[in-house]
Amino acid sequence: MRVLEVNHLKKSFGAVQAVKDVSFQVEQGEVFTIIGPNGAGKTTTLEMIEGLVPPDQGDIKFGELNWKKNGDAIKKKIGVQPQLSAMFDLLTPSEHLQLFASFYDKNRPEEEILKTVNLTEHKDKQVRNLSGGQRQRLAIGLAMIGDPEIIFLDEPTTGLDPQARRNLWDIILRLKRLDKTIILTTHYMDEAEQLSDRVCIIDQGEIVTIDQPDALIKRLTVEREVRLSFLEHEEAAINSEKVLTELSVVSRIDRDSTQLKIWTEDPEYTLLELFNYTKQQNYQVDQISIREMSLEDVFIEFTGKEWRD
Ligand SMILES: Nc1ncnc2c1ncn2[C@@H]1O[C@H](COP(=O)(O)OP(=O)(O)OP(=O)(O)O)[C@@H](O)[C@H]1O
Repeated sequence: MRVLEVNHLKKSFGAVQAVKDVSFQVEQGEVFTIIGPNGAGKTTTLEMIEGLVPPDQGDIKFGELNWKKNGDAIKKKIGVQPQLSAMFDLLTPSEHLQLFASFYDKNRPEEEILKTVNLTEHKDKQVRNLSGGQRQRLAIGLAMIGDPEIIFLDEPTTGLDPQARRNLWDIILRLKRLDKTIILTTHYMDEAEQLSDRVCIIDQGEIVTIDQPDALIKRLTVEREVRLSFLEHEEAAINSEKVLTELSVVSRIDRDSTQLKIWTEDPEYTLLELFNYTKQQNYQVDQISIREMSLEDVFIEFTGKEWRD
């Protein structure tokens, strides 16, 4: 079931066209991730959908509901992770949850949320004494308290250490299991790859592509990179390189001393041919790996830009 439809959204701030023409649809239960470099227009897109920033053009529909006619009904359907500055240093997680719960007609139980975001042990600590990761988890808890159908998380893991990021990933997957729809922005490619049902790459206010992470990666993986090294001196690598050059599936080989990097359309056939040869010659292959393509490769391919966190 389609829960959100965004059509031809546009937004400028003075001369800056933050969002040029953005359209997409999100289905119930999806983790839909918007990725893009700094200033790509992710936050502006999210804030228009959340009703915080009015679009210059375009429309936003939550099923049959739109912001002009059904603002109150939409507010009950969505949960927005508050900026950390919207929290009160002297209140505890438990008190925050009770305060935010009072804004909604229906709530999820406080204990369940504390458990989901791993804050049960810290529920009575003042927020000023919580770590960055604990505060981020509380922000997600606050986005859940009104039992929304759709949860918006704007860069929830930025600035967290790897362990805290992974804890947040678990929480996002737990929300998905509750059949919540999650719309996420992130700077982290691995995060988008791990969590998303679909990824929307946005650059300079425009959508570059939208697809499942695997499908995006598959679109690129006509070729794979096989790496191997030999135990012997360079001769084994030099002679193997000559043999591999003859194979039509191999497009390029880089050699560095006893190491080879081979770009091939058919890694299995390439390795079989190579092993026939190395066995004949009694060369000892030391290490082999086949490099998997990542969403980062996809990003570079589509935008022509290097990815940077
Ligand atoms: N209130 C504003 N006034 C002026 N310019 C703005 C405003 N909000 C955003 N912009 C500009 O619009 C563009 C898009 O910004 P936005 O914050 O949506 O990007 P983003 O993809 O979320 O970036 P980041 O990853 O750095 O948060 C940027 O050039 C930004 O400077």
